Amino acid sequence: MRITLVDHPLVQHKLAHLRDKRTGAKDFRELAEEISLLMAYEAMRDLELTETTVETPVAPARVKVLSGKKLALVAILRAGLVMVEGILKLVPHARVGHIGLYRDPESLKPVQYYAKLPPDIPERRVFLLDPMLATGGSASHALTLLKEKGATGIKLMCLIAAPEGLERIAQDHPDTEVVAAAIDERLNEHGYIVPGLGDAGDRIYGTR
Ligand SMILES: O=P(O)(O)OC[C@H]1O[C@H](OP(=O)(O)OP(=O)(O)O)[C@H](O)[C@@H]1O
Ligand SMILES: O=c1cc[nH]c(=O)[nH]1
Ligand SMILES: [Mg+2]
Repeated sequence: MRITLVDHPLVQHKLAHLRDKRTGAKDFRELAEEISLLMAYEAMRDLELTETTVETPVAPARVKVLSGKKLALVAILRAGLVMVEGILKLVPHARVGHIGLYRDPESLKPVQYYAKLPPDIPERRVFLLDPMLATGGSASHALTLLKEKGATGIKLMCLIAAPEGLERIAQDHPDTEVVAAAIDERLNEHGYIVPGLGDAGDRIYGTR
């Protein structure tokens, strides 16, 4: 498993505000979108290019344009939705899939309640989006589902990863590349990332 840590100063600065418990839902959403967009810029660094020619007002110019596989963004509901919004600003033609999961508060195991994916997912480069990688159970479940549907070469993008979650993905899906803005210390007894940012879904939607 490869890990890319996006340590750009702008990302780290915005992440500091995102973690702050005084940040309200509106600012939280905006910051999470911005961080996701900036992270995607890094995560998409290896997109394929092909050369072509355009006419500038002055002369023909050899230019490079995106080629290769088209993109799919797959959000793990609910919190992954905010990352889709940010990244679509960068790649507005990407198709979007949704996997509905919630984590059972007792067992911490993911419970699936929805899945809708682009039918041509095997032909697309897939970015799986969830702000929090805690035990890794949700992301591992989503990766298994995506692979069953034929997806390959999946990048998992999360804002904050716990060592426990990274270990789980390395074991269950060693072929995955994880892109994160921070790797935190540990999980607490309730499965929350320490220091983390709290419950991402609740902070995005003001449900607590
Ligand atoms: O790595 P894990 O231990 O599986 O935990 C991470 C999951 O927990 C959160 O979702 P939650 O269950 O709170 O659902 P929500 O996004 O609807 O709030 C988060 O958005 C991840 O999906
Ligand atoms: O810290 C955590 C762990 C799981 N889900 C969250 O939203 N936050
Ligand atoms: Mg939640």
